[in-house]
Amino acid sequence: MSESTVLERTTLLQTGGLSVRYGGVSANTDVDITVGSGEIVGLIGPNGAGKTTFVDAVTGFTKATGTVSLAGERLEKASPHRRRRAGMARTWQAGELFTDLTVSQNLAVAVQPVGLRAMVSDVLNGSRPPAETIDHALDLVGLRDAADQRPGELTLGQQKLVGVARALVGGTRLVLLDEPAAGLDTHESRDFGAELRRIAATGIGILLIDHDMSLVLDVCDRLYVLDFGKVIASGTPAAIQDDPAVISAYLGSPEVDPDAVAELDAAGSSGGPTDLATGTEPTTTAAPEENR
Ligand SMILES: Nc1ncnc2c1ncn2[C@@H]1O[C@H](COP(=O)(O)OP(=O)(O)OP(=O)(O)O)[C@@H](O)[C@H]1O
Repeated sequence: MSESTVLERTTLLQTGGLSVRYGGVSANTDVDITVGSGEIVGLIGPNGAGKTTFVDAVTGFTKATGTVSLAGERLEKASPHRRRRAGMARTWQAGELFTDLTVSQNLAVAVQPVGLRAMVSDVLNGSRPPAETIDHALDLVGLRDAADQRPGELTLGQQKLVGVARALVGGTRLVLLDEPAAGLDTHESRDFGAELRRIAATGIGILLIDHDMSLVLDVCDRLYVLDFGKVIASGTPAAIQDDPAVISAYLGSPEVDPDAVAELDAAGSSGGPTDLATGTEPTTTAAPEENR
C-alpha cells in the first residue's frame, strides 16, 4: 500500500472504553478499536472472547458503556436503526438468505424501512429502495449479473457475498462482518478475501471477524486480538502471529476452538508469513477466571 493511500485514510469507527457486562460476565472491557476508510481490520480471539459482543455493542444491539463514533459522529446513544442510517452496517453469524427471493429482492428486504411511520409510508407509496442502490451494492461484490438469480443457483462463495452485499445497501461506510466466510473451503475463501479487498479499495471500512485464519491473515491490514473481553494485542498480521500473548490465548485457553488452532496451523504451513501455532511450545499459562 502506498504512503499516500495511508495518508488519505480517515478514521471511520472509533470506540472508546467500550464495555459490556452480561450478569457477572465481562464480555467486553474497555475495548478501544479503530477502523479507517479503505481498511480491513480483523478482530480475532478464542471462542467466547467477546467478538460478537463487540459488534453488538458498536451497532447498538446490546447495552454498553463507553463511546462509539463513526467518522467523528458520536453514536453510542443512538438506536441500531439510526446507526445504520449513519452508515454502519453488520452481518449476522449464520445470516441466511431467503431462498425463494432473487438476489436483488434479498437486498431489498434487508433495507425495508422500520417503524410505524415508515410502514404507513410504505403502504401508501409502495416505497422500495431505489434500484440503483441495490445495483451499486451488487457491483461492490461483483454480482450485478446475478441480480435475478435465486441463492440456490449461486455457489456458496457467491451466496456469502450476497450476505455482504445486503449490508452494503444504502450508503454503508463501515461494515462489520461476523464470520462471513463460515463454511467456505480454502479456494472459495481466497476468492472471498479478494472481493473484500476490492470492497475496501472503494473506501469502505471493514471489521472482519472470522475463525478462518488464512483469510484473516491474508486480507487484514491490522488485527486486534480479544481474550476474555479485553484487547490483548493489536498490530499487523505478521506482528500478531509472533505475539506471545496471542499464542498463549489461543493455545492456553481451555475453551479454545480446535478448528481455529487448525486454521492457524494451516495458515502457517500454507505459506503464511509466520506460523502462529507451531514452532512454539504450547503454553500452559492458566487463563484468567474473573471474566467467565
Ligand atoms: N446475550 C448474552 N447473555 C449472556 N451472556 C452472553 C450473551 N452473549 C454473549 N455472552 C457471553 O459473553 C461472552 C462473549 O461472547 P461472544 O459471543 O461475544 O464471544 P465470541 O468471541 O463472539 O465467541 P465465538 O467465537 O464463539 O462466536 C461469552 O462468555 C458468552 O457466553
